[in-house]
Amino acid sequence: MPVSKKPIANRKRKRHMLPSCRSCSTHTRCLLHEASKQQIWKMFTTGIPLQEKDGIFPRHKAPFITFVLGGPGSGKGTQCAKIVETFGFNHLSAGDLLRKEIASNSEYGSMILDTIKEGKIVPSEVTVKLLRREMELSDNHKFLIDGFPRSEENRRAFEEIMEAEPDVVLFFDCPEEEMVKRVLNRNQGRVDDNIDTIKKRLKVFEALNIPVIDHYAKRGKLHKINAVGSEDEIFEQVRPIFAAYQHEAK
Ligand SMILES: Nc1ncnc2c1ncn2[C@@H]1O[C@H](COP(=O)(O)OP(=O)(O)O)[C@@H](O)[C@H]1O
Ligand SMILES: O=c1ccn([C@@H]2O[C@H](COP(=O)(O)OP(=O)(O)O)[C@@H](O)[C@H]2O)c(=O)[nH]1
Ligand SMILES: [Mg+2]
Repeated sequence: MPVSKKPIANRKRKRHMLPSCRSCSTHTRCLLHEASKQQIWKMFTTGIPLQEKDGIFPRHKAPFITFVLGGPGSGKGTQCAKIVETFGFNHLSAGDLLRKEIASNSEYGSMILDTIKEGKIVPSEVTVKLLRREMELSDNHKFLIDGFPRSEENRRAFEEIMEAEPDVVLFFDCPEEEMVKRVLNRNQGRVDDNIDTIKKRLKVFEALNIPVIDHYAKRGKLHKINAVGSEDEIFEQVRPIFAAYQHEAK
């Protein structure tokens, strides 16, 4: 059954129930409040539900985290939409969260824009903060984290700050020629969908993202998918991975 992000009204209600943030100047009732964070992640890692007295809405399930990796244009976003539809995950695209920061004129906006145009990687603390906020707001404990981590530094930052590791890592393996073709035809008006940026992004992918993929291969968490073929053909390789985990991820 499809699970989309929950209604805005529901988000606001939940945000309102959280304690005010003492360390953040941007939100009066910020989810990144240290005590809340520790409580949430203690519960996530121990599986022990929080009590009303803990100051945040009680949750009952440990997170099930999937990292979705692959070069630019390999089809990560496209396949994530299918996974959401079939298996009911909350899809968190790191790139989309960063683009939202640019659009909302946040303090990091211009730095993020410059970094994306150059095909480089935004500092880990910024991206992890955005992901953490979405995860804390989510009523759904099954997360598809799309396009992150993009470097070993990203990976370590996530694991340290969140005190969590992915359960599953997908790698969409696609030849460069095909990725370039797809990105140049993507037609979403993205500042990075041009030949100069894509060339830089492919170099960054090779140098920084492949080591992350190797790390998870060594840890037995990696599922390598041949990303050439029709969207449906590719999804038929993805489906059994989640079907096998369905009981665990429920
Ligand atoms: N299997 C496929 N075959 C051909 N084109 C595809 C396929 N999967 C996705 N695309 C197209 O390629 C482009 C990049 O896909 P996207 O899902 O945005 O990739 P990524 O998130 O990895 O950059 C999009 O225009 C998408 O419609
Ligand atoms: O964790 C992330 C995810 C994305 N980006 C930046 O955002 C761009 C676009 O990422 P996205 O995942 O949207 O691109 P895709 O691979 O889907 O084309 C990347 O090239 C990076 O500059 C980043 O710095 N860190
Ligand atoms: Mg994408």
